[in-house]
Amino acid sequence: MEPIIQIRDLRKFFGKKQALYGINLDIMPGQIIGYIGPNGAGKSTTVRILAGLDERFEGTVTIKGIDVKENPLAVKRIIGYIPELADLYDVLAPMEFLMLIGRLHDLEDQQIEERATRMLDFLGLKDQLHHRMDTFSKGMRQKVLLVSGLLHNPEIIFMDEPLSGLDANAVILVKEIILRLVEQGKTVIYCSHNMDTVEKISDRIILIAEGKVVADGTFQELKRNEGDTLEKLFSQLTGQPDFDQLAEGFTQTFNP
Ligand SMILES: Nc1ncnc2c1ncn2[C@@H]1O[C@H](COP(=O)(O)OP(=O)(O)OP(=O)(O)O)[C@@H](O)[C@H]1O
Repeated sequence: MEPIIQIRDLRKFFGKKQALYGINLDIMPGQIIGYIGPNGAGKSTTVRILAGLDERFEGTVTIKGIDVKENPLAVKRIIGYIPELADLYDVLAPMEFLMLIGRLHDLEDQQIEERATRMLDFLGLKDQLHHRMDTFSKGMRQKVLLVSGLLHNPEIIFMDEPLSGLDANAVILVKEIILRLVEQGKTVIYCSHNMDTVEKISDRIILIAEGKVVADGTFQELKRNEGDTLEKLFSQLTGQPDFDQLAEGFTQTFNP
């Protein structure tokens, strides 16, 4: 089987600051990949590049054989991108916003309306379809973002913290949705800080730190001892700070 995503020697600079130091990855179709790493490791930077949103990088990235740098538009047609936070055009209602997104993907209005209504209904937003989103909570916005990334039924889905802001029930539902999308043959790469979720639902876990891949495999392959959790492994692999000492130092700020 051919990889659906190939990343070769991916380097990214923001001015003089280097964010990615030569990432090499082959992603096979139909997998769910948990892409994890400390704050500032380079997860969002990688995902934005994969989604065709940032062409200023070194190296080669191909999605289904399409070079992301040469043909970002073709890539955008087959991928869905769910960003962590986005400007949702607050003055619009979900249906208006999704109509805009759907048309960008050349979907027919009727299809957009049917899909959006159905998906938002299942996410519990049926009564808010036509309400302006500036009144929405964080979780409600996240649900609309999720629908906007999936509306055109993409084969490959990139999600940056898809569970952020969701309540406990919505987390269960969205995790279940992600698993089913993968069962349908889609490929999902998602960034998360929720180690529990990543451990449970990923076929493969890629851990990056300071712009480099430091671990890559199934959870079974990565764990060193029976009883290890991904949270523990994460701490071990990204430097084991003394949390006690850090917390003590932090709180001593108020009584020197
Ligand atoms: N637009 C930008 N301009 C300058 N530096 C940037 C920019 N975007 C990201 N960076 C830097 O690139 C590095 C990687 O950032 P990135 O957002 O990819 O990290 P991340 O792994 O997604 O972090 P987090 O878990 O906090 O979301 C960081 O050092 C960050 O400061």
